Amino acid sequence: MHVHVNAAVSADGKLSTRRREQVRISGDEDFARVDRIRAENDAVLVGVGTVLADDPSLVRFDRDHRESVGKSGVPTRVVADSRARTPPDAAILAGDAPTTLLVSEAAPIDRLSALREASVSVVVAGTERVDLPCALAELESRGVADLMVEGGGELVFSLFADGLVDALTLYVGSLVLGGREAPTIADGEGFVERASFPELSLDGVERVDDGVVLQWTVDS
Ligand SMILES: NC(=O)C1=CN([C@@H]2O[C@H](COP(=O)(O)OP(=O)(O)OC[C@H]3O[C@@H](n4cnc5c(N)ncnc54)[C@H](OP(=O)(O)O)[C@@H]3O)[C@@H](O)[C@H]2O)C=CC1
Ligand SMILES: Nc1nc(O)c(N)c(N[C@@H]2O[C@H](COP(=O)(O)O)[C@@H](O)[C@H]2O)n1
Repeated sequence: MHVHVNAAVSADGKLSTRRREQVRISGDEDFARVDRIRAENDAVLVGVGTVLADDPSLVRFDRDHRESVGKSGVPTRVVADSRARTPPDAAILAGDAPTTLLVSEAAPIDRLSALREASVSVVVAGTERVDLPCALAELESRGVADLMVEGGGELVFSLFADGLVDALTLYVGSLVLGGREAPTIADGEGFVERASFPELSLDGVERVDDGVVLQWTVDS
């Protein structure tokens, strides 16, 4: 499976403010670029923190671009949600696009039953928290060869820690959000030892809207 993380950060590296409300960092041209990346992928993954903060629908993608890259259907929406906290009325569960929840064995049965009634597919991986290597292997067995990840910082840190990220693209917008509690692209515990820092190779730098798109491949 190829895993591509894409996000928008402020000039000081924040995904949002300390209030963790959705902030529009990208401009129109960058959102069009995001729609093309969605079109290139079989599924789009977010953490439940992003679902609770942003209530994303993740249905928009560039249909012409999808056809041109030879993909059919629509990208599946995926949430890493150990305890099935996704609200039943969340936008990510609405509409025709399929949604898969990655949960752990700690997810309450009644919440899973309610979500399954809403036609959500469920992957159980891990005891307390979603075991990402296991969950992504199951997604792959269900036909997800190309996975886009749209955040947030807790989930992306875990994906890096598990060595699961192949490519990282960031739109860096021309604004400063500040705040030591504000989320960044890789939060979690953080890496400490040099040997554990994921190393990246810079593949591209492009001015887009009033910001810059940086593209990296993750060194193996
Ligand atoms: N500017 C941008 O491009 C974007 C900005 N954002 C912003 O980011 C913020 C949300 O980010 P954040 O709070 O970090 O939330 P995340 O979206 O990263 O979700 C984190 C949650 O995912 C669940 N999870 C399940 N399995 C794992 C695992 N193995 N490792 C880590 N987490 C796991 C955890 O909840 P549990 O234990 O219950 O499973 C965890 O609390 C919001 O402010 C949002 O607006 C988000 C996306 C893009
Ligand atoms: N690329 C990008 N730029 C921004 O400025 C953003 N705030 C985000 N946020 C992500 O987009 C999701 C919302 O998508 P839909 O409106 O549902 O299509 C949001 O949940 C973040 O993952 N992204």
